[in-house]
Amino acid sequence: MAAGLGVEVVSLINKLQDVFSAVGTSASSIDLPQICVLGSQSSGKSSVLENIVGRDFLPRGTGIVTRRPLVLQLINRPASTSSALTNGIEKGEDKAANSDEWGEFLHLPGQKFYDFHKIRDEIVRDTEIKSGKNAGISPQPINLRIFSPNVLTLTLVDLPGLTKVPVGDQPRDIEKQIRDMVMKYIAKPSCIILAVTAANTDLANSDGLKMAREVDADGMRTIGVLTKIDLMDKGTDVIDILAGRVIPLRLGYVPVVNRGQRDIESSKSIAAALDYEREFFATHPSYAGKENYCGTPFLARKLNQLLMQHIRATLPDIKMRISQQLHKYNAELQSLGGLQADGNSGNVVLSVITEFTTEFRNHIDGNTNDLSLNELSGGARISFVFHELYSNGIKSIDPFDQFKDGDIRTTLCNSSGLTPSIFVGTTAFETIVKQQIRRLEDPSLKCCQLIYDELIRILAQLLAKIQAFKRYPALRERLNAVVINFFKQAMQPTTKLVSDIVDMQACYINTTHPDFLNGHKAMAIVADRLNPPAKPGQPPAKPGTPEPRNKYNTRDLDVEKPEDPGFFGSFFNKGATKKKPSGSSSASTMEAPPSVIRPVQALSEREAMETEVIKLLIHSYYNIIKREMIDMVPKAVTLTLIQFAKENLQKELLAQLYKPEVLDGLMKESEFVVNKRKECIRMVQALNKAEEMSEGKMFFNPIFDFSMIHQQDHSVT
Ligand SMILES: Nc1nc2c(ncn2[C@@H]2O[C@H](COP(=O)(O)OP(=O)(O)OP(=O)(O)O)[C@@H](O)[C@H]2O)c(=O)[nH]1
Repeated sequence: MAAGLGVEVVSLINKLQDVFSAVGTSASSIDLPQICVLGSQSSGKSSVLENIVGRDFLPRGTGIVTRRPLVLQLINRPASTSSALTNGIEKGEDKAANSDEWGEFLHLPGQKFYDFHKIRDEIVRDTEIKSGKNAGISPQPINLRIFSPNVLTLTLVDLPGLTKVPVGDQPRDIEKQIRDMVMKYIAKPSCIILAVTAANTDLANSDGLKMAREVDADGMRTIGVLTKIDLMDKGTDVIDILAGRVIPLRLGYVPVVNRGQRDIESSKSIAAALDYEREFFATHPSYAGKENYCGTPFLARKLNQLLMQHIRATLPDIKMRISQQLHKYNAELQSLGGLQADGNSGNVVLSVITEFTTEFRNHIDGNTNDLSLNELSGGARISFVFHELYSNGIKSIDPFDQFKDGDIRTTLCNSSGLTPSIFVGTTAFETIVKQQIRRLEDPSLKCCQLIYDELIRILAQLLAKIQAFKRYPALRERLNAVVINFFKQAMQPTTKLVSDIVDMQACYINTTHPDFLNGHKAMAIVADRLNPPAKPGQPPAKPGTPEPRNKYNTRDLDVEKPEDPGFFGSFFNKGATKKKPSGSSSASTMEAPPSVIRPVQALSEREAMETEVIKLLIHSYYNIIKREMIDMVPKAVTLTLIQFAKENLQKELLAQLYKPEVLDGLMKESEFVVNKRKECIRMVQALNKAEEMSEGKMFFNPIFDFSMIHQQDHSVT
């Protein structure tokens, strides 16, 4: 079996792995195929790995030794002719420096470790840095590459051993912590699971196999490794397990014999251990004749082939994901302004101002291309404020909701002053109408405020939408402040204008307005209402003629009827009239008027009519004013606020932002953006490299010959 079979494919994956490790965890959405070693503590995982590598290099000790995932890339590299025969393993000298075999850590680029004991020391050292001196664990992997003519090209991940009981100052939940970490690796479909179980323990209780089954129920990617075959009781063997009669695994089991504790203590070399292993299987009554399918070398070859097969199957998918990621990061990089950190700051500010003001106008005019289907935006919202909120707000004001008919009578009376009125008072009408017009100011000013809020809302949308603001937070802040201030400034003439419109309406009551109901018509309508014409036995009231002012109109002005309460008497309850001071019987005794004179309850017929006429006139006039306000206020707000902003915002922004002394300050990129760009650039470079590599390799490699795995797989069973 050629050691280099599939080397190219596996080494491609190794290179990709390096590329992605170098850029950090964000590339983790691309899972590369690898073999993970899984098993209980002391089941022999490290021993198996060391045997595969052929070197002692893993930390040893009691308790939990493997505390971080170790990503171990084995790279087969032909020996240079001069040193090929002085191979360390051949000589049984693990300590000997050998120019053909060395290790490299990803975290120590360029540093070659020829002494494998130093590799072990570095693993211990870096583990202590990353996961502390005590027995804590860390999910951050150590990446180690081993170049050697004596290894098969493979990628293995050594994971912390599964444990049940915390020891020393290990956290209480150590079992769960380890489980979770291991799970992360083996759950990926791209992972081949090497489930290690000591043969002198019950297979049914194997923690490794149990966990493997959780993520790979069909056993499609789990290989069983049975260690400590040499420690089994005489007369027992693992033939039943190998034959798949205990817990069947599709990819089968491989039995191995590693060095025992005593061998390690006596510094038995791995080469010697491998010799012993070969001998063991060749001479064991149960395995003799099948020794080619037992032991570490067979396991290594099998793993290599499996990994290769696996990689071939997943490579198209990996390629696809690489190009997807590349696309994503390229787009993100573009949004951050591309590779270059800084352009001409003046140009950037100019183009941001132009973009902002153009977008602002577009939002108001509805020319934006991100029009929402399910809510109003920009100009449409402003229109809603004008034509729904404001219009309805104005329409809903009822001029008579605040005072009763009796109040109108009081006003009528008050407005006549000294001379009791003869006809329905113009003054009273004007007084009431003016009062009511004042009431329109509040909703009109509220309307200005609502439009202001809408403009601020558009501002916020644009700040979030325009990419450059993410990059230049200072520019964003400054522009935000300038625009808000601009709107605030524009609010002053706006509210002034709107208040003026209300003042205009209130200062002159135009009773000649063509839509205004004239007094005669109003009286006629009221007369009709009060004296419906069609009543039999009664002469119909003449249309157009006011109802006779009974008590007043009909009476002779000179004749004072004693019972007649007089003008005031008809309106007010003088109250005190009934309470005559005791001892006073003379009618001529004048009483002082009460401090408060209030109207009596019921309205006389004439009062009722006058009130009705006034109300009718007020209604008519007020409706005209409301219509005018609904029409005028939006025009005013548009003129001084909206249109004004559309026309002058750009000028203001240029004046405030486009000046040499502030430009550089505005162009300070956020740290987030700087880091994000760095990450994007790294990712794009890595992915480009990965894409290049995978393109090349895919093309050159012939289809894998599956028959080789098959031949070996079933020969033991
Ligand atoms: N006799 C014999 N002893 C073995 C075999 N495999 C492992 N051992 C011994 O079992 C003990 C544990 O082996 P390790 O390889 O350290 O086990 P591990 O699973 O890596 O242990 P952790 O990293 O602590 O989880 C050591 O003393 C080994 O010498 C074997 O096949 N035969």
